[in-house]
Amino acid sequence: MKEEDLMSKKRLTVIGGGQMGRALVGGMVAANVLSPAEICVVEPSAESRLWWQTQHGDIDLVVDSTDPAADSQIVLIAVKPNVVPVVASQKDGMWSGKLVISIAAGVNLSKLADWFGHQRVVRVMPNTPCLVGQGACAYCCGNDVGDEDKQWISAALSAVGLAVEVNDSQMDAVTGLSGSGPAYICLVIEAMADGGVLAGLPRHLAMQLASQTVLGTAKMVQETGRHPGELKDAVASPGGTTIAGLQALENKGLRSAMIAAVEASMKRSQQLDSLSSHKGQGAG
Ligand SMILES: NC(=O)C1=CN([C@@H]2O[C@H](COP(=O)(O)OP(=O)(O)OC[C@H]3O[C@@H](n4cnc5c(N)ncnc54)[C@H](OP(=O)(O)O)[C@@H]3O)[C@@H](O)[C@H]2O)C=CC1
Ligand SMILES: O=C(O)[C@@H]1CCC=N1
Repeated sequence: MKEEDLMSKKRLTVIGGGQMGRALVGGMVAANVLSPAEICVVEPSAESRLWWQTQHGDIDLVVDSTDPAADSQIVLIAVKPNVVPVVASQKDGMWSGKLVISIAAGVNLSKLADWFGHQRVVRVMPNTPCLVGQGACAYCCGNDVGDEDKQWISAALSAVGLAVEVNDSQMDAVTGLSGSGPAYICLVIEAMADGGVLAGLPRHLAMQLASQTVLGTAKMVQETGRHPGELKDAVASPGGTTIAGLQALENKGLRSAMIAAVEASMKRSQQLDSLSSHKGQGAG
């Protein structure tokens, strides 16, 4: 089946219209994965509903997932991990025959199958750059996810960035790296800009230069396929400015700080997993 035919068959309900729900829906609408008329968002927060009305007035918006308007073949669960079992237990028989996709950190496939009552479940770890079509998403599928479901997932996620299929056992590590990663990189951009301001640049110019440097470097790593160490060496002239900056970063432990960040986030994801072992309990 052609990709556009695959997409046109679907209607998607997004349960939880917070940060990640917004990034995924925004990215999917911009990429024409689905038209606004094919999306329903369930959002109990009045403040958040106001945001949706202002930003996406043509998307169906309801307060409760048991509302008939929220009845779609594909459901994306985008609530906090501890709310997933609460949503799952809202109405008997509600999930039968539906493809259930969860983006909750630390909620594995076996819990999803247990809570939603079947194995047609997908666990996705997206990240916020999906909003601008530059996400990094990893996903794994339950036993009853068919080929057509897989094609839909892969096409929908690919439309908002990189989409890779992984094992469920790799998802906590993915969460530590790419799920949480945009926050680390925002910190880097902000800190580089602070350095520019300290050195005398106006704030807006420092921010422009810092963010473009991160964007351009990432693109260069991807497009040349060259090792980042080699690309780093190409910037550092003997006795020059860059090696002085690199020495400062090594002295302050940037590498080990970044490795520790990914590890700490992964461990937190594992913790959320064990906290949510019992239906109705869990972490926020
Ligand atoms: N933010 C990120 O970068 C990423 C987040 N995730 C995962 O995405 C999920 C959502 O995270 P995030 O978007 O940051 O969280 P948010 O708190 O921003 O969004 C969750 C939304 O769900 C709403 N909500 C609460 N209860 C229900 C319910 N019963 N039915 C429908 N909606 C409900 C909340 O409303 P209210 O505020 O009123 O409670 C809130 O608006 C989490 O499980 C997280 O692990 C995964 C990858 C990246
Ligand atoms: O911080 C969190 O728990 C979520 C999951 C990955 C990114 N944000």
